[in-house]
Amino acid sequence: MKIGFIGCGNMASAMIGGILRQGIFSKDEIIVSNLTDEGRARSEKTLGVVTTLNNNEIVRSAKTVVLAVKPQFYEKVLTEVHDSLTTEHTIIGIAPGKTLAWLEEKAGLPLKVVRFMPNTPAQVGAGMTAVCTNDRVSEDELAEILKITDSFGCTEVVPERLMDAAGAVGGCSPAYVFMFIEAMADAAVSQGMPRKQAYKFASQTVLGSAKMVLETGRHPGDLKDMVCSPAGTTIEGVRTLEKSGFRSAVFEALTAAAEKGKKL
Ligand SMILES: NC(=O)c1ccc[n+]([C@@H]2O[C@H](COP(=O)([O-])OP(=O)(O)OC[C@H]3O[C@@H](n4cnc5c(N)ncnc54)[C@H](OP(=O)(O)O)[C@@H]3O)[C@@H](O)[C@H]2O)c1
Ligand code: PRO
Repeated sequence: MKIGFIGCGNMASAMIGGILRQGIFSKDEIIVSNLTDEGRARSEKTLGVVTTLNNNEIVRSAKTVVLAVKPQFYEKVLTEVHDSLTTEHTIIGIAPGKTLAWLEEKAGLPLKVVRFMPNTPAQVGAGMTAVCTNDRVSEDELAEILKITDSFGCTEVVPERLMDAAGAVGGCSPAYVFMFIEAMADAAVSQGMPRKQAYKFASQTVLGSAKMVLETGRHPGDLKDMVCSPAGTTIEGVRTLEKSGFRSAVFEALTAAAEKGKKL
């Protein structure tokens, strides 16, 4: 086994989807655990990787182990696998708030520790992942780790102090973008557009706008101004968004998410 995942829900499945698509590891080089028989059957059916209900089997089979359970279960899981861990292992935490130092302390031995903050667009190869590591991870080992995260999207190596910010703007934000798309589509439906077509307009518009920011390098405000014709339709929408506190609502949402991450 090349890599193991303790817990295989939404986020692990999304990452594994990207890893398999890019051929970084094959199905028989990936082992995952679930808590329940139902979860295990789902992992087997949807991913086709090796599965188990035994977390120690993951740690005994793979030297790189991703902790993909909810943050509340991290301590329990690390205690459970403690006797199987060695200094040869690299453990990768993907939960907000579980710091490199915390992970090493709970693992109970000096080992390589990495944090990822991925997001669910990894499932379609368009993820955005923040990565940081402890001092035991060499440059060469980091390069190998980045091959994994690059397989399901883009990666930025960040200092650990930015992981909560990355969690908000990367990890959590797909939820807010999906809410935005849903709201845009609802408005188009209320104007008479069929629902399916409305989702296509809304999502392709978000995708295209994001692509413009990434590919032109122009300031988002500048790109916004390009859309607003004098005395036109767009600027009326901008006026009502500002009146409704749109920017402030987004600012507050990401701040709340980052602050919550610090407490977990
Ligand atoms: N979802 C996101 O967008 C996202 C983004 C960035 C980071 N994260 C982080 O990723 C982690 C997982 O989140 P998620 O959204 O993927 O959660 P999820 O869908 O609820 O998946 C959790 C998985 O953990 C398994 N599990 C629970 N207890 C276990 C145990 N003791 N041993 C083995 N497996 C166990 C569950 O098994 P069953 O399938 O059998 O129930 C399930 O597969 C969290 O720490 C979260 O903060 C999530
Ligand atoms: N989803 C996880 C949460 O809601 C972590 C970032 C995105 O806590």
